[in-house]
Amino acid sequence: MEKRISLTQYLVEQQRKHGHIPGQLRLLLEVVARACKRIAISVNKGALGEVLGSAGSENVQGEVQKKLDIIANEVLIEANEWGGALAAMASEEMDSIHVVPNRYPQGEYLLLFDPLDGSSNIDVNVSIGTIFSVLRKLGDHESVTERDFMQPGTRQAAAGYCVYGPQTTLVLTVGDGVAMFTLDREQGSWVLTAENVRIPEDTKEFAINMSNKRHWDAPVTRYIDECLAGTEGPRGKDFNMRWIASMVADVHRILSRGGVFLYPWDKREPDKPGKLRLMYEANPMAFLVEQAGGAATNGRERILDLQPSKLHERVSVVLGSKNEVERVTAYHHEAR
Ligand SMILES: O=P(O)(O)OC[C@H]1O[C@](O)(COP(=O)(O)O)[C@@H](O)[C@@H]1O
Ligand SMILES: [Mg+2]
Ligand SMILES: [Mg+2]
Repeated sequence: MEKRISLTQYLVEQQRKHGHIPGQLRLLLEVVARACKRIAISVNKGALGEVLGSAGSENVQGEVQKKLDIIANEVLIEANEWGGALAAMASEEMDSIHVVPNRYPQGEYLLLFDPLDGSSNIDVNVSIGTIFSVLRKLGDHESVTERDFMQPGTRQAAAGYCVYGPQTTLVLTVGDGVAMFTLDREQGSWVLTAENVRIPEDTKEFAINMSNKRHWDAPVTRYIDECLAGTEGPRGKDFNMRWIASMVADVHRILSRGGVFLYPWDKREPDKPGKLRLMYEANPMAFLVEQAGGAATNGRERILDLQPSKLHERVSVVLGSKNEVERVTAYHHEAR
């Protein structure tokens, strides 16, 4: 039988090779992975547990919270606050940051997460996930504030997601490529199942919510119309379309077989730069996608270079196969 490599073995080995995973970061990633295992157990309970349906509350962004949004958020906070690796956390489901209480040891990292991505898919048994991003607390001041989180995505020490689908898969980068771990449900352990993940530079598959077509900006319409024109159009090839409506699952497909994902700005809410969140969704996914040889922009600029100005900041997202992302970005520049 082939030797199975666990998450811990992988992290220790990577530290030996590249030196990017000091002890505190390894501990933090292991704790996040353990929390994802607990969230997976709740997800798998479905109608047998008190996990489906609405919680009857709204988050700071005015979105209705599902029971699992709240459960996943609590699991992540509880698992991480006493571990000693963190100074503070921020979540899509919390109004402001959660500073590690001073009864626990303080660490040097900041953790950001979308505890449950794809909330609209929970009740219909379609893949959902958890997305996370890790920053370093800069400076040696003691009290952490929201300002400490205002770092561009290039500063991420690690990022990843866990997809709760037919398989439970944890996908991780610490800046040395992308690795995937599959949860062995019988053993309760994460097993390395893919290393040095690469996204093909070209693709014939796009992901966008087509129902918003009439609200798009001209460069997005141009790009999608050209894809839809297929072999008779300027691209000279037929495209396929997928839209799962869980960013985690759509990005997982792109990391697995290529493709391009777009959630662009649109005219429904013209004052918002986009629907997706920069700190909890776009930055970690952009880091993973770039580490796998893909690209990620907001249509004009590289996502990882964007300087955030607030915790719950929104952004347009175009990510995936490099040549397609470059094409969409070029169309935006040409339209200027
Ligand atoms: O219904 P839409 O607008 O297509 O939304 C799908 C998008 O919304 C999201 O579900 C937002 O995530 P949350 O469930 O964390 O709010 C993304 O995962 C996904 O890409
Ligand atoms: Mg989300
Ligand atoms: Mg969410």
